[in-house]
Amino acid sequence: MSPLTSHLDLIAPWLGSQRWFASKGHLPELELLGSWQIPAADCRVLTHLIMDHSATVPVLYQVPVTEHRSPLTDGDAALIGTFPDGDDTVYLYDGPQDPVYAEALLRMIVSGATAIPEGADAVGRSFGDMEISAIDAARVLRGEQSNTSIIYKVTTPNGPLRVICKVFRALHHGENPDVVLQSAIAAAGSDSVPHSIGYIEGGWSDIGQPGGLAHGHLAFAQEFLAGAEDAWRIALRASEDGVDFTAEAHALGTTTAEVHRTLAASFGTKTPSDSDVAETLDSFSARLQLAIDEVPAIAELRGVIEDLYSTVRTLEWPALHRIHGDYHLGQVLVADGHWILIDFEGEPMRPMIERSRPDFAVRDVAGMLRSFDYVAGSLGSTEQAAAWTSAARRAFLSGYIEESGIDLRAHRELLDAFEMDKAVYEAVYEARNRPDWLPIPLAALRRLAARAR
Ligand SMILES: Nc1ncnc2c1ncn2[C@@H]1O[C@H](COP(=O)(O)OP(=O)(O)O)[C@@H](O)[C@H]1O
Ligand SMILES: O=P(O)(O)O[C@H]1O[C@H](CO)[C@@H](O[C@H]2O[C@H](CO)[C@@H](O)[C@H](O)[C@H]2O)[C@H](O)[C@H]1O
Repeated sequence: MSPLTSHLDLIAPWLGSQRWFASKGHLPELELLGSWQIPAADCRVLTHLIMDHSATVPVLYQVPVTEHRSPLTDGDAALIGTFPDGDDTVYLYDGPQDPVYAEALLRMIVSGATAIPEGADAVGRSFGDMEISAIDAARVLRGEQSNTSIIYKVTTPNGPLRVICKVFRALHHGENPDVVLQSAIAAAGSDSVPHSIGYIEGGWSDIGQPGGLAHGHLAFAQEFLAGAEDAWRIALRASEDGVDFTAEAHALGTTTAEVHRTLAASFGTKTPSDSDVAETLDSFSARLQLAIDEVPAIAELRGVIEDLYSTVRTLEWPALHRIHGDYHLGQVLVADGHWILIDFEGEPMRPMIERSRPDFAVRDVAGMLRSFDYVAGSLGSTEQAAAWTSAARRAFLSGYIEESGIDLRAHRELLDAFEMDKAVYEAVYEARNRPDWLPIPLAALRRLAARAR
């Protein structure tokens, strides 16, 4: 058995149990597209790009591994498996959980080093001239995540620094908006996203692409805001305790409008054509059909939802520009009393090509309005929680309108249509992931439908 066959044999059962594995319940059917290696003193550090064919649409995964000749101390949780190599036993570990990989990855980004290609290639890119004197600690971020993030304690000539590096698990051809948008916002001088440090980009073979080659972002390093709490937890606590949140929600509206303005200035705006509007409404209708197939309770609202979508077709639509794309309270952190936006990757269930286009800012506004509604929904929609949510939604909208100068209240039907579409998306998301929370988007759909009648 060649070592790489051994790797795939061991990775297949392990992959199926990872949080970020998309085709839960299916046995992975793996094909190795290529690998790249980072030189390291202690062991072999390989990153495999592996296609899983078990889903309807194949998914390409990034799987960094390390090979050791003896077991790692406290490494049991990171062990993918073992295989024989002559008289030796090779211990194969999940790279991000191995400090050797973690250190090699960050050093590759900061030094702009090129990996050794083995059927795929990769290069580090740094945004500035950061120097690392020592990497003092590295650990994987625990908790629910679509990717895998490593948190570092680093010493630089200017003092200690905390860094977070997100290793993208599902890969796509083309640039990743998480890297491109956040680094552009930071480069524009905004302090509403964490400081960007650098990234890894890579190339692999793909017969579907011109020249048979695909390329994209593989990892993204940013400043880690230690101790920063996310707005979802803060909002939930405030609502539970009956604490007024309107000043915070207003400030979040202001920050959102500022970030939108920066994105518009950095990437340009586009006057919507009839086909932009038609494409958006077609995607709303496609999501509605998918949702009705998966959540039949939505079928009774189909007529009123479709009527609303027809009504907005004839309205005047605002300009398009790049947006966050999956905006909710969990995507906002608070640091030094200031809202900081993260995770600009867009909705995981939307194709990457759609997530990388200019879009309507009202999509983000609607996303955040839905998130405030989730606060009440997750607290059982008591009278207190519902009142808290209404006040927070109004304040957020006011902050956004004041800062952007766009009177979204005058575009109420458009905002409602985007909120409806988001609630339709959420119904599918909840049916698949958290069925107990399905009533939250369903109640919102009924409320929005009642208003549209
Ligand atoms: N720069 C940062 N500073 C502090 N915490 C962060 C930072 N970036 C991400 N996080 C934390 O990591 C979690 C996961 O990050 P996120 O970008 O949402 O990853 P994913 O796209 O894999 O879901 C966030 O919910 C947040 O708690
Ligand atoms: O953060 P992700 O990019 O993984 O987004 C997905 O998961 C979110 C849940 O974690 C989901 O958000 C929904 O639930 C939130 C409360 O947990 C709520 O604040 C959001 O408004 C609601 O949409 C998101 O839709 C999904 O794409």
